[in-house]
Amino acid sequence: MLTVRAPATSANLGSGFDVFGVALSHPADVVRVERADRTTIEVTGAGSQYIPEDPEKNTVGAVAEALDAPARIKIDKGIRPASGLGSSAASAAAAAVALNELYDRGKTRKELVPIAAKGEAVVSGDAHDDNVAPSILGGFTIATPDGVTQVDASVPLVACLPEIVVSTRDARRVVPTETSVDQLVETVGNAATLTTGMHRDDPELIGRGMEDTVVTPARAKLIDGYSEVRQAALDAGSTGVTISGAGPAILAVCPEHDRKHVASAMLDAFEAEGVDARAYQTRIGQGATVHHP
Ligand SMILES: Nc1ncnc2c1ncn2[C@@H]1O[C@H](COP(=O)(O)OP(=O)(O)O)[C@@H](O)[C@H]1O
Ligand SMILES: N[C@@H](CCOP(=O)(O)O)C(=O)O
Repeated sequence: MLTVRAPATSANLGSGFDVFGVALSHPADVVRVERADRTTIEVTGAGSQYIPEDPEKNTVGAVAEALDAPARIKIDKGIRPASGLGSSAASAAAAAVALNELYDRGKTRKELVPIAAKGEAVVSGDAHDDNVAPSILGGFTIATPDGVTQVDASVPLVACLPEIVVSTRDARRVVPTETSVDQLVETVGNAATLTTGMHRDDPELIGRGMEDTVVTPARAKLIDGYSEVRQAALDAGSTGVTISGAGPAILAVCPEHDRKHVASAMLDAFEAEGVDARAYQTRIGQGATVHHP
């Protein structure tokens, strides 16, 4: 079977709602495919009991359909669903890369992004590209309706995932529908600062650019302990903290030497709020990788 590993991702990064995303070096989903007359899906691993195997309801089914590539698909979940770590997107990204290869469809990685995004539309109602783009391309990505811009980056991160479930669909319902010009100006400044930070692998600039007063405060209410965990990470040396994707995972950027300390401070803060959590000490990493038999 042809095997593809596609990484977890963190979308938005505060100031880049529905636009920015980064690939994480871990965790990841692993998808195995072989040709078949019709698509079947088998799911194992983290949270697999909550993931439908019906091709109409699983993100990989829409990808197989879009590539006209029926297959026997096995998904080994390394990323828990409804995590804010692009779980549903990682499967879709892996399937897009795998089926393109299996059926020799000849699509470029960039051309696979909107195809994988069709899988996201199945679960969240919107075909946003901000998770599938970094999962396929790696690094830091800027996804706009005109296409995707990718920058290689390598910056230490902590992704702290509490035992809370927030579905992307629900978290999209609380996004404000209006914003002020002051907030628009602030957001442009922060997004530009963050982008420059990615080019320089500079945790300080990235952390500053992650500030957001529009979407993040509305969504923070869905995550028990968000303010406490954020403050604990900042006190431990993080240069910026925000909600990862639609949550509930919380993303902290930091210098390498502070990462361990930041991770344990975030876990302690969740524990003090009575919330179990796990922390991934990770970094911005590469996109999906293909493993031939
Ligand atoms: N291959 C898949 N991997 C993970 N979740 C999937 C998959 N296919 C469908 N889903 C559904 O998608 C939802 C999780 O997606 P989403 O809310 O976007 O969370 P995440 O931020 O983790 O991607 C769950 O309802 C899950 O059952
Ligand atoms: N831009 C989307 C990203 C959702 O990411 P996920 O990892 O929570 O699926 C949003 O913020 O709604």
